[in-house]
Amino acid sequence: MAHDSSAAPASISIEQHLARVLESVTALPAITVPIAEALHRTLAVDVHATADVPGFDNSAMDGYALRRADAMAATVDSPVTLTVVADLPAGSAENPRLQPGEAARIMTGAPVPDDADCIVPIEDTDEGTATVLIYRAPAEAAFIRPRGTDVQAGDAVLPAGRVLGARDLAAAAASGVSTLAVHPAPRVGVLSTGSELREPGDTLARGQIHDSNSLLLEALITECGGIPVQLGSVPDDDAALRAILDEHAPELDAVITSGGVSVGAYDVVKAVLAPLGVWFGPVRMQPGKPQGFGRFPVGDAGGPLLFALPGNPVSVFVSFETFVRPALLTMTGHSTIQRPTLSATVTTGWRSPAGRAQYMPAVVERDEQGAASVRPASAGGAGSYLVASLASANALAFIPEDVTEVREGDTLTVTLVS
Ligand SMILES: Nc1nc2c(c(=O)[nH]1)N[C@H]1C(S)=C(S)[C@@H](COP(=O)(O)OP(=O)(O)OC[C@H]3O[C@@H](n4cnc5c(N)ncnc54)[C@H](O)[C@@H]3O)O[C@H]1N2
Ligand code: MOO
Repeated sequence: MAHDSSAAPASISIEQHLARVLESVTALPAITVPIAEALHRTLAVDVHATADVPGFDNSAMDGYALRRADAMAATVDSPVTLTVVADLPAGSAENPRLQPGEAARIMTGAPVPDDADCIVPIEDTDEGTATVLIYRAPAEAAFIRPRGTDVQAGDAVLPAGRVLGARDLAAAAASGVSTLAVHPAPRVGVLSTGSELREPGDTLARGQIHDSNSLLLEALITECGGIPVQLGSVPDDDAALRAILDEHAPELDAVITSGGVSVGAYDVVKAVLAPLGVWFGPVRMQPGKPQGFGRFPVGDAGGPLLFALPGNPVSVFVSFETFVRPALLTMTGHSTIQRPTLSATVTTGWRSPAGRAQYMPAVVERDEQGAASVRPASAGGAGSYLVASLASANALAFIPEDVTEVREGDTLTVTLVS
C-alpha cells in the first residue's frame, strides 16, 4: 500500500532523542531468582551474609592438629612423637578431646578440634597413623583458617546495583544465600520489515536481499543482557505488521523494528504506528536519521517500548548503540548505560554531512606508547549499506553536527564497540 509522504516533521538532535527515550524507561521491577539464574543480572537489593564464613575454625593443610606446646622442641634430628587419637576428613562433625601428647590427623577444610591450637602439615611429619613424628616446631596458630575471617554474619557481601558475575554468585552461595533479588532481562521483540527480505542462505531473485538486521539485533540484545524474541520479517503490508505486533506485544518489554520509517511510498512501519501515537521524525545524525519511538498500545495501557529503526544495517547498528542500548541497560538496572569514550588522532580524513552529527564505523589502534589513532573501517566511508565492512570496525568515531570535514591529525571522540 502506498502512503502520503508529504509532511516533514522538524528534526531533533541526538541528545534530544536520547533524552526522550530515557524519560520513558525505568528498571524493570525486581524479581527473586535462584542464584544460578542470576548471572549477568543487576542486583536490586544489598546481600548480607547469613552466617560467618568460614563457619568454623578449619585446617588449611592436610596434616595433624595438635597442642603447639607439645611440639615446640621438634626438629628433623630430634622429632617429637605424638599419639594419633582421631582421623578428621573434611565434613567430619567430630570434636575429639586431645590430651597433652596427642594429635588428630586432619584434612584440609576439616574443623579443628577445640583442644588443638595449630596444624602441622604432613610434609613436616612421618605421616604416621597410630603415632606421628613431628619434625618442625609449628608457628602460633599455624595453618588454622579462623571462623568469620572472610565475612561475618550480617556483613554486606554484594551491593545493590552490582551486575552479577561468576565470583558474585560464589560469594552469595558461600554466605548462606540461596536466592537473589534482581532486575529481570527485558524481553525484546525483533521485527524486520521489507518485501525484499529473504532468509540467510536463500537464493535471491532480482531485488531481493538477505535479512541481516534480524541477526544483528538479536545478537546486540543478547550482548546487553536482554532476551531477544524473533518475530520474523514481514512484507510491506500494514495488516501483516499490525497483526504480528498485536499478537506478541503483550509478552514483550520492548520491540525493535527495522525498515519502513523513511519518507518512501511503502514505509509501512510509520504508516501503522504513527496513528497509534508513536513519534516519527528525523534525528540530526548520519547514519540513523529517520527514527520512530514510543509505546505500542496494549489494551488501554502503554505496552512495550517501540523503537522503529531505519532499515539500512549500519543505521540499525548506530541507532541501537545510541538509543536502544542505553534504554535496555536502564531496564536491566545498570547505572552505567554509556560506553566509555576516548580521544583518537585521525590518520585518514573524510567528509561528514552538514547539519548532522556523524557516527563513522572506524578502526581504532593504539601505538606502543598507548596513543590511539582512528581511520574509517571501510574505504566506502559512511555508507549505511556497508554491512559487511561494519564487521571490521571496532569503534564509532563521533563527528559533531557543525563539522563537515575531518582532516588527518584532527582529534576525535571515539567509542569502542568491540
Ligand atoms: N527521499 C529520501 N529517501 C531516503 C531518505 C530521505 O530522507 N529521503 N532517507 C534515507 C535514509 S538516511 C535511510 S536510513 C533510509 C531509511 O529507510 P527505511 O527505514 O524506510 O528502510 P527501508 O527503505 O525499508 O530499507 C533501507 C535499506 O535497508 C535495507 N534493509 C531493510 N531491512 C533490512 C534487513 N532486515 N536486513 C538487511 N537490509 C535491510 C533495504 O533493503 C534498503 O536497502 O531511507 C533513505 N531514503
Ligand atoms: O540515516 Mo540513514 O540511516 O543515513 O542511512
